[in-house]
Amino acid sequence: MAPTVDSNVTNGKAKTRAYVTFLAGDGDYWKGVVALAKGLRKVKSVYPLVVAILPDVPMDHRRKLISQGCIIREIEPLYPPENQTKFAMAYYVINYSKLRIWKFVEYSKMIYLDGDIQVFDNIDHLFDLPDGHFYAVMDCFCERNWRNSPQYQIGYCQQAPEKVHWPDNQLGPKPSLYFNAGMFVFEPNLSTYNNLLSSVKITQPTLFAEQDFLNMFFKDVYKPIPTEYNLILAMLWRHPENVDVKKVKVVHYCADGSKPWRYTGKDVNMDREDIKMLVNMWWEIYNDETLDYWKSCGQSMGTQLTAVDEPTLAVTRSGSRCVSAPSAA
Ligand SMILES: O=c1ccn([C@@H]2O[C@H](COP(=O)(O)OP(=O)(O)O)[C@@H](O)[C@H]2O)c(=O)[nH]1
Ligand SMILES: OC[C@H]1O[C@H](O[C@@H]2[C@@H](O)[C@H](O)[C@@H](O)[C@H](O)[C@@H]2O)[C@H](O)[C@@H](O)[C@H]1O
Ligand SMILES: [Mn+2]
Repeated sequence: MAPTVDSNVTNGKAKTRAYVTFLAGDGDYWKGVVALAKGLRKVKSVYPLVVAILPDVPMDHRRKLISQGCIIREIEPLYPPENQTKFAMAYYVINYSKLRIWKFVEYSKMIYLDGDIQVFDNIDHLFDLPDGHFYAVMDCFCERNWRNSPQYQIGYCQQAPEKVHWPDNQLGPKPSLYFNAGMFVFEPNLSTYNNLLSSVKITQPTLFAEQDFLNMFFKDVYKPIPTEYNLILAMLWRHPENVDVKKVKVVHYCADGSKPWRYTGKDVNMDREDIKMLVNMWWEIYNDETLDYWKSCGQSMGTQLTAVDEPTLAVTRSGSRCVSAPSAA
């Protein structure tokens, strides 16, 4: 009888779980990833943060992430088919590369978080959601960057479907529930990965790039999870009735002008008191030296770790333990 294959074992090693984010380019998104690594540490997550990086991420940014205990995985860029699409934001084309994370099959389950997301409350329990589904928070269609979509043009939003009804006769069937692709719970899997890739190659790109694609691809297995797991900032002024700020666990700084590391307060809605508070909360974590991996590691082990050149420290963190490994390749 063929041995039973335990899908949770790879090469005899039990698969583990991890958070994963994505970093591209030589710009300042690395600050978001550093803050995310520190935020996960602050809420005492027991899982590591993997960073899928494109080859164009400079060495000094990689060093900063390694010294914050991140596990760096270089991925190849993935582009959609040649197209004339005008993405909502031109740089969205690089976000297709996010799909490479389905190849991280040494992990049984992962939670993807954009680099402009911060976790303010422990969400490790999401890893225990039943397998076989794609979990994410529903998006909102009311911001101006949706202006070229049929939903926006008739004023329809899934966050308030009773406000403007979807006109079945004119615009075809009502769209399925649509998630924001800045945060999702998924299971890496090679056959899913291969299906994603072959599907990307034949799918005409649309406004929200890989987010639209993922919504189409996972339509039948998508399960919405509450807004508190990915607060799209625009919800604060578009659908405040759907937001209980006291319950919010994850904040997604995706509204125009809200990226904390670039925040000036001059963009529309950015002078709101709640936005100022959330941006300050992000900076408090980013600047909190007690959350630096190296320092928190020394404290947690109760020993004064000998000072080594941080970039040579390739760390593998299982749980909150810090284990130094042979120097980084
Ligand atoms: O120059 C860039 C643009 C995007 N990203 C990554 O791609 C994600 C998605 O882009 P973004 O969050 O800006 O999209 P939004 O959620 O604001 O639409 C970011 O969070 C980063 O993780 C990056 O690393 N470098
Ligand atoms: O490449 C498409 C991107 O689309 C999404 O961002 C959008 C979307 O949420 C809109 O609904 C908001 O209005 C907008 O501000 C925000 O930027 C994801 O957050 C991001 O990870 C990525 O998939
Ligand atoms: Mn984002």
